[in-house]
Amino acid sequence: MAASALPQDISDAELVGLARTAMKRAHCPYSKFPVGAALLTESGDIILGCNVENASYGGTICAERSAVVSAVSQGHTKFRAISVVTELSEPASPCGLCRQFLVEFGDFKVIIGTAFNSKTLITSTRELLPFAFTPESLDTFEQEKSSAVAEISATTKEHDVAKVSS
Ligand SMILES: O=c1ccn([C@H]2C[C@H](O)[C@@H](CO)O2)c(=O)[nH]1
Repeated sequence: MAASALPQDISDAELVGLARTAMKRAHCPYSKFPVGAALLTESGDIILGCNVENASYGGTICAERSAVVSAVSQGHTKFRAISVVTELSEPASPCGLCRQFLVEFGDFKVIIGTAFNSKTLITSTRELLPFAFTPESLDTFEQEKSSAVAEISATTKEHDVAKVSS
């Protein structure tokens, strides 16, 4: 996907600004590593997400996934862009689980920024996860399964015809 301007009257910088707002809401008493995300939906809504940690540690949810979960819960499943920020001085890429979670909803723009400077890394969900396992993989499986079944039943019929006529 081309890293073009957002097809909406919101700039990359504005979306980064909203991710910074979300970052301030992070619940991260264990890592003390706040992360914020701002997800722009196809309809132009903006859904914020932050990391929410848990005393069990494993129950932690990242900012990107918390934004997606919130968006889907509100009825949004088509996205134009997501912005993610941390307090690091360089843009920090989403973790592997978040990449998988994002690519589930197709190829859309990812703007990775920082809390304290204007550095950004512009990429896309597909670019972040090459060779991704996606919903299309399962669709392909269903198609292959039904064509295999069709082939087997055609072969079985031919076989039955041959038996009867011999
Ligand atoms: O892509 C990522 C990677 C990490 N975190 C959070 C999870 C945890 O709360 C903290 C440290 O890993 O950062 C995110 O929110 N997004």
